[in-house]
Amino acid sequence: MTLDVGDIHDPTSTAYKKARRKHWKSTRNRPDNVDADWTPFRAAEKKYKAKFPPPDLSSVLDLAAADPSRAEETTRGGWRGRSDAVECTEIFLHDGTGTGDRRKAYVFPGTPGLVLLPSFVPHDEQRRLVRWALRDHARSPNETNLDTHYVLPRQGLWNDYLRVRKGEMQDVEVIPRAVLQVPSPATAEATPEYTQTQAVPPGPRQLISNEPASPDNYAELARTPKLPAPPSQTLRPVPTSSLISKLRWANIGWYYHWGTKQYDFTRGPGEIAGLVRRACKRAVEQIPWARVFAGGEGEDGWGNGGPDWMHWKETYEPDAGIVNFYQTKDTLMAHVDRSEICATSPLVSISLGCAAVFLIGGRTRDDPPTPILLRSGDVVVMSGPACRRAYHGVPRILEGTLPPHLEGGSDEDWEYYEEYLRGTRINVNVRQVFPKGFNPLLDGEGR
Ligand SMILES: O=C(O)CCC(=O)C(=O)O
Ligand SMILES: [Fe+2]
Repeated sequence: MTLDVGDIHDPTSTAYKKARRKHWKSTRNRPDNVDADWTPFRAAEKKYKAKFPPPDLSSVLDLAAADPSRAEETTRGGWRGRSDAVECTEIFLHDGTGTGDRRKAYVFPGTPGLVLLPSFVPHDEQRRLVRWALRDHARSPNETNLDTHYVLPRQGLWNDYLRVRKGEMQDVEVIPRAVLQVPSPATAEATPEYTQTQAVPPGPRQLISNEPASPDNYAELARTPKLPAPPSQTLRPVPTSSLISKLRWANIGWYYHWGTKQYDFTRGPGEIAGLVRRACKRAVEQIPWARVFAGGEGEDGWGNGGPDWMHWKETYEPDAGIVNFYQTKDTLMAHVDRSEICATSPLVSISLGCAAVFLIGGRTRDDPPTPILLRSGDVVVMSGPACRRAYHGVPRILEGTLPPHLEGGSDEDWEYYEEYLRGTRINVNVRQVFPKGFNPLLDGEGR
């Protein structure tokens, strides 16, 4: 894996000139009014996605820019936002360490229920989470984007990749399912037919619209047939060492069915790793929820029992999610995560590796989004009815922004993790599908 980071901000650099050439080529025949019907969300995505000229981040909230202990991080790649770019309010987290250390978090008057916890995950825990994501989690029995199309090694693609890099194993080719005629794990369990859709080669997540889930339509959702996606017929065998860069996501907990954008509850709850569960619970326990909802986010949208944030300390229990692996060219389009039966419980999102521009708007793409620069160790919590139903996305991974604390050190094999991370952002995105006390087996009946 080689990476042409260069300095995209320096007009004399090769990286700058290459981006300019590509830009000229791709915009030569573009009509003048191409942006006429873009929604504000789309316009923001386009702005931050642009490779040339590199986007100006002066309207992007970058809280690391005000933190002297993160000074080195904010010089990486020449990408820096501003700590005063967006209106937000500082709040103090409950003391989690018993040392009297009161860490700061931020809430946003425009998006009630959104909480940003800069640098919440300590440096050593960031390393452990990266290792967990690649080595322990992105492998069977957990589903990844590659499983539909390839017969992956049982010991996990990353573990084979490490052995190849260390010269302990040949760089063998991973064979597409279609070549071997091997059904995907999901197919073997389900019906012999495939979904009546076109096979989609491994690539970005498909963002199709779906009906918001709720306790009222749970039974119907649970009954919807969820046929496995068909493997692509056109893929060729790929060496282990190149397939690793095609890893895009790995499922956590309840199995998510991308074809219907619904959870498939018939496949069991799946496990939540201890370190992920602990990190998420720590965030939810330390957030002073009365401060977050102090503006009084009305009674609307909370469901039958009204607002329940005052009980989250006891009732929050993560049970599903996804690990996203973004290469620097990847983006995640505007979307709403509305497949969870519980539409208000906190969604905890942990950023690792390279930094990104995260956009969060409102109920529709017509609401102009707030741009936030997320760096390794930052945690975003999306909670309550307004924020959990807000459009959000990731239009840009910022090249060359691996922070110094993820470089070097003597921990085993870290050089390979570091090399991969130079061009990657990992996002651990964890949700609670069921409200506490909702029994999927009993409560689905008779509704
Ligand atoms: O990568 C991120 O920060 C957000 C990911 C996300 O929105 C999702 O997985 O649904
Ligand atoms: Fe999302």
